[in-house]
Amino acid sequence: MGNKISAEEAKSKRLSLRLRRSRKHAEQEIKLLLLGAGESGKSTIFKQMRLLYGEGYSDSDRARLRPFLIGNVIDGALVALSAGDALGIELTDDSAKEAAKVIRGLDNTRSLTEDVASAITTLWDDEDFKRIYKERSTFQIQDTWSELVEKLRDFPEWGGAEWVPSMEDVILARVRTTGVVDEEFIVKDVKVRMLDVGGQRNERRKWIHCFENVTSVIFVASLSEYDQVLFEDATQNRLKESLSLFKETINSRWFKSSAIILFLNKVDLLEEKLVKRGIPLNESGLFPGAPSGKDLDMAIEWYTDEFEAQRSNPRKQQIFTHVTCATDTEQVDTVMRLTSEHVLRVNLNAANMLR
Ligand SMILES: Nc1nc2c(ncn2[C@@H]2O[C@H](COP(=O)(O)OP(=O)(O)OP(=O)(O)O)[C@@H](O)[C@H]2O)c(=O)[nH]1
Ligand SMILES: [Mg+2]
Repeated sequence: MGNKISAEEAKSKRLSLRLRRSRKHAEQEIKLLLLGAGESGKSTIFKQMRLLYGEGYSDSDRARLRPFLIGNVIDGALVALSAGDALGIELTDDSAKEAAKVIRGLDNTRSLTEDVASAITTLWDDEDFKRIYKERSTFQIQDTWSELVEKLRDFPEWGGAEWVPSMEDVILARVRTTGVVDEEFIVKDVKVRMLDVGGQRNERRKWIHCFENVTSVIFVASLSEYDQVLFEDATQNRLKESLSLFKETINSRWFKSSAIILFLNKVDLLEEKLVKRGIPLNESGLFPGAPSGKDLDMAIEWYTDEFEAQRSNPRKQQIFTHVTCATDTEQVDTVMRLTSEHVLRVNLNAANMLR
């Protein structure tokens, strides 16, 4: 390769230089904290921020995600196969049975060979496996698994030894956050310090270390998990957990003077689940007040009301809500520009009131 650098690397270098220059000129500074339950999409927003307003992802940054993405595709296949056993759905086709044997027989190194890649795509195309996948709300498989498996059809260009993940792969990868990740970005001349935390229950005790001087909390809630249970507790519905976590967060003394932003995320998956697959909002039986139809706008309105109802002092607290698809870079760009403008305005008003 010599001294040649890729287009993505050159772009990343240019961005980094621009970032350093603009940091010097940024006049205002805000601290944004991403909170929300596990898998709601916090890190996906954070990755988009790094891509849009930060140092981006160099070839080596993206290459580091290879084992995670490979783990993602293999784990999904294993989880679905076990779910098939639990659900009593048998694979009847001989090539699917053979593929299942290959996946189940993987050792700890779990390398993505030609055989493994082809076994996963064989399963993905199998009719019985599709029946298992249809029941995916009842087991823990990552939302972007099917998109990654579609890419695997291009093995070895995707997933092989020479492969470097693309920016799209970076966004689709699922890496559970542990601890706190902290970075600075420049959005329209505003220095934004953003903190991303892990959302699963055992991660939340670390949150308090980030609470000092927060200008704004961005609470990320998934719109598509109304019929799913938590990864860490199979007795708890994901939406119930998200609502009670939101309640605890916005009514906490730490955020009395912080702007509260709510991202109702994964709208693409809500559309797929509610509108295309016709799974009603009250599928779990826990939300009898939810609209029963397939109307997307009505569903979003209901979600907004449910979250707003968690405020203990609605007259004093405004929530700024956005419907988002965190995997869509352009949409996150628009939403984040609006969000930082809003946060600055709220901050300015609060400062004026103190005068
Ligand atoms: N289709 C779709 N997938 C999304 C969206 N937002 C996030 N995802 C995917 O959902 C998975 C989980 O997202 P993360 O950003 O890792 O979730 P998180 O909130 O950081 O999770 P923790 O770190 O465990 O708290 C990833 O595979 C993302 O690619 C979305 O709007 N649409
Ligand atoms: Mg995360």
